[in-house]
Amino acid sequence: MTEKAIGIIGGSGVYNIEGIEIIKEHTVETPFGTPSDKVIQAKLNGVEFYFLPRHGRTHGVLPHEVNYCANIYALKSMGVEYLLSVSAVGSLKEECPPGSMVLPDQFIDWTKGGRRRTFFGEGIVGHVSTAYPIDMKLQKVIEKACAGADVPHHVGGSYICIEGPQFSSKAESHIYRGFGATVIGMTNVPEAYLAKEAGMAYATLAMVTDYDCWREEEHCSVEEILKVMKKNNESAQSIIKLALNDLNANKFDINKENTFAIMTPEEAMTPEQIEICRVLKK
Ligand SMILES: CSC[C@H]1O[C@H](OP(=O)(O)O)[C@H](O)[C@@H]1O
Ligand SMILES: Nc1ncnc2[nH]cnc12
Repeated sequence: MTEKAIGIIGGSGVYNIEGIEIIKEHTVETPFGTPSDKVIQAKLNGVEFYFLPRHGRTHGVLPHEVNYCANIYALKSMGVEYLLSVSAVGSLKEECPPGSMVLPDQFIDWTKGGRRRTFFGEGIVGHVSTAYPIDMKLQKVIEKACAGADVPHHVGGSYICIEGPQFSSKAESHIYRGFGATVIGMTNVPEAYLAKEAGMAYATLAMVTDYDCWREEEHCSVEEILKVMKKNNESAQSIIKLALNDLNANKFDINKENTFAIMTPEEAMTPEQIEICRVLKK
């Protein structure tokens, strides 16, 4: 695979990319454990990329069980620099209805179960800024693809990440609206922050499946969500095709905010730690 590879993480309802030619399915082990599934190296319209279904291809991994470190590290070690994250979300705003897409630019971490959220620790000290977790150039590519595919979309807003797997209570949903959040999901934290530590350009295509439960008549059921998910998957497939073509033709330089993140000198690290840092900084 070439330098600066493209990666896609598929969320709920997006377990494969349609029309691909599979080059290889990689079983990857990382220093952080095993990713959610094999990483699929594939081609679509001549554009090569890597695909990983976040919950596994048979959707057997809960949001808090996803090994986010292993997923991001596996993709990074394969050369992925541009990471398109596809996610099902609930909407917290009237103007973002089910069936539409939202391209958030901020995250609020409301997870509670102590998910591993950093590659650092155990002898490696590092700190990255998450002030701008989304790469705006990559987001622009997705925005253009949404327009090209004629899918209604909303640019900007905050994604609040709850622990799950239960959906929120009405009281919680109103609190999150009070925070000003636009969409709600269970997976993009710590995924987005780990992508930042790995120096990747990360952007989310959030597919709205429901209005969460803040509206009078809503209570958020999987039955309702599954109906919308099918249509959202069709939209996402069209958007992904356009985004892949555009990105492949217009690869941009990435702002490597993590370059100076690691404070521990190499002399104080084990060979394994040096290798982890090499992969992350690549
Ligand atoms: C079945 S809806 C709830 C589920 O969908 C989202 O996952 P993903 O971001 O991987 O699409 C949400 O966060 C929940 O995990
Ligand atoms: N309402 C919701 N809350 C959390 N995650 C979701 N994913 C899809 N809809 C959701």
